[in-house]
Amino acid sequence: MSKLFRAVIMGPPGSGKGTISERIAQSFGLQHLSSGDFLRENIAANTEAGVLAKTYIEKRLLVPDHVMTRLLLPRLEEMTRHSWILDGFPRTLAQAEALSRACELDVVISLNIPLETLKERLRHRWIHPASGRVYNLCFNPPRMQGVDDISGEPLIQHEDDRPEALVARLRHYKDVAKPVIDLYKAKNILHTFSDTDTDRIWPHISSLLNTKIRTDQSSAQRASTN
Ligand SMILES: Nc1ncnc2c1ncn2[C@H]1C[C@H](O)[C@@H](COP(=O)(O)OP(=O)(O)OP(=O)(O)O)O1
Ligand SMILES: Nc1nc2c(ncn2[C@@H]2O[C@H](COP(=O)(O)OP(=O)(O)O)[C@@H](O)[C@H]2O)c(=O)[nH]1
Repeated sequence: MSKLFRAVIMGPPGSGKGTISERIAQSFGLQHLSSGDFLRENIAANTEAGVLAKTYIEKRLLVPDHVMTRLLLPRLEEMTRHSWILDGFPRTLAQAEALSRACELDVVISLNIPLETLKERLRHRWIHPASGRVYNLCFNPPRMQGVDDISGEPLIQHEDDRPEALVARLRHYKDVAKPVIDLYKAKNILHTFSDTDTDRIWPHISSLLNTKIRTDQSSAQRASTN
């Protein structure tokens, strides 16, 4: 049996975590687990944690660490037969430490995108709020303007995707993410990608995962034949 592969993707708002995770899921068969999607599912299902998380999300605040870890870690523990890429978790050092206790990561991808690019992308980001599906009027426009391709429901823009809000969000991201990035650097699993275009970053991520996944699988095979 091939070894399971565990990856995390990190980056500021608009850096392309969702977009790249989807490509990884399609190209490498990893499950894309998004903390935002998972929270939205819990809110829609009115679970206890969903009701609690909603009060924070409505105020555009981070959900407290103990709520996030209680929600997410059991879900990861269920995924014993799947390789996955985790997007949106961990956001804080406490979350990263809880994740380290639950499983061993193979790769952490960190996206480092210039501020002007983030501003431009988020200005054009449209979201289907119920599913979290994301569009961009230039990069991946919906088939019909203002309408979700799958449900036919209207798309919205987030207040805090406005360029004026981005600088504060970015500062907050950097403060909170720095110790997480340092932790993964120290573990030697951090891979940082810097560019203005997802299409230019993608070949590098793809070749990294090709190498890592193939190497892991052949060592797992060697171990099983020894
Ligand atoms: N790991 C987490 N810890 C705490 N709160 C979280 C976490 N992940 C998501 N949330 C909360 C905060 C967000 O307001 C909300 C939606 O998350 P998400 O869909 O990732 O959108 P976002 O707008 O925060 O991120 P981005 O702009 O990077 O896509 O859920
Ligand atoms: N113009 C442009 N838009 C992009 C590119 N990559 C992603 N996007 C769009 O930028 C926005 C932010 O990407 P998203 O994947 O949601 O980033 P996240 O916030 O890190 O998950 C979305 O509207 C994407 O469709 C790119 O290379 N060029």
